[in-house]
Amino acid sequence: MKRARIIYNPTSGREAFKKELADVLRQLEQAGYETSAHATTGAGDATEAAKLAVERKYDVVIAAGGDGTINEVINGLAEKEYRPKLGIIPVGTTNDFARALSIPRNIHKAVEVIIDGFSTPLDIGKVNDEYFMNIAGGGKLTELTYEVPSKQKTLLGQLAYYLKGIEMLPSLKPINVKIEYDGELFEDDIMLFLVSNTNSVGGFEKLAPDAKMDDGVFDLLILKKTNVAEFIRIATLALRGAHLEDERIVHVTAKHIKVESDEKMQLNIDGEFGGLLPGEFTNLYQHIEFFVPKEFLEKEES
Ligand SMILES: Nc1ncnc2c1ncn2[C@@H]1O[C@H](COP(=O)(O)OP(=O)(O)OP(=O)(O)O)[C@@H](O)[C@H]1O
Repeated sequence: MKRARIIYNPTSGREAFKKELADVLRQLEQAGYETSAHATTGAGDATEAAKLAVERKYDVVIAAGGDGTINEVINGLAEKEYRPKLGIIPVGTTNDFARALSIPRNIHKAVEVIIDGFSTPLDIGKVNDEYFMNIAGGGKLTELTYEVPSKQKTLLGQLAYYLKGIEMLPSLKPINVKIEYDGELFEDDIMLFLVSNTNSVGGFEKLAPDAKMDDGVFDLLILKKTNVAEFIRIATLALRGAHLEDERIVHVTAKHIKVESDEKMQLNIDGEFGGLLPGEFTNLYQHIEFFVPKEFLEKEES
């Protein structure tokens, strides 16, 4: 019999998972998984719970929560030699990663994906000592995601990000950076840079339209110095994925990226504050095996 460990955030989203826990345990038991569950107690606890699940040699770890919880669980698994397969039950406010994997929002359908057993190894990003699955970056505008209080995030959802973004536009300042990527060098004044592992982030569905999650490289997007009007124009283009041709955008793929600046710049890692520059990014090729719907595998192949 296989053993599964659920790590769930009881405060995530609308506390939807707690009510379904007993049914989820039954569903997994019936499918042949001996299952236990850990409710997280606060920031960082999902990482510790995931480390413990590795030590206890669980076959499968299931992260139930939003992107924050999944990120924490990945941080517990990624540095280990033995890494259990990871299932996802998306019950957060933002579920960018689950959406990128086509995992259904319905809790029991998401559990079915794990039971069906199709899985695929995906790349994980590492920046300094932290891991990420979606995106990391820096620049004034990327700071907005964690400046939105989480209460407001829950109430207003994505809208909060945009409102905060507009409010911050006047304070946008270019920063001079030096970016080394796979032996190449870029040095210029920029508004922001993004290191992406997936193609849809924070409402931008086509930020890096061709980004693949299992090719061992990041999509590096740099927005060079602009004025506010140009910034809005390019952001509008980005909403429909038409920004890559713009002369102010630099778009390359790279496995290893190093970003430095003489000025202070905060890093954002999967939507949370991630310390200050310098940042050294490494793509860990197909590092964690995720349960995904069969349709996701078929789509990736075509
Ligand atoms: N018991 C808890 N009480 C308060 N906060 C918690 C608890 N357990 C975990 N957390 C914190 O809540 C953060 C956010 O959780 P999570 O991502 O699951 O849900 P969310 O806030 O609903 O959605 P999202 O982060 O996708 O917007 C986690 O990164 C974690 O640090």
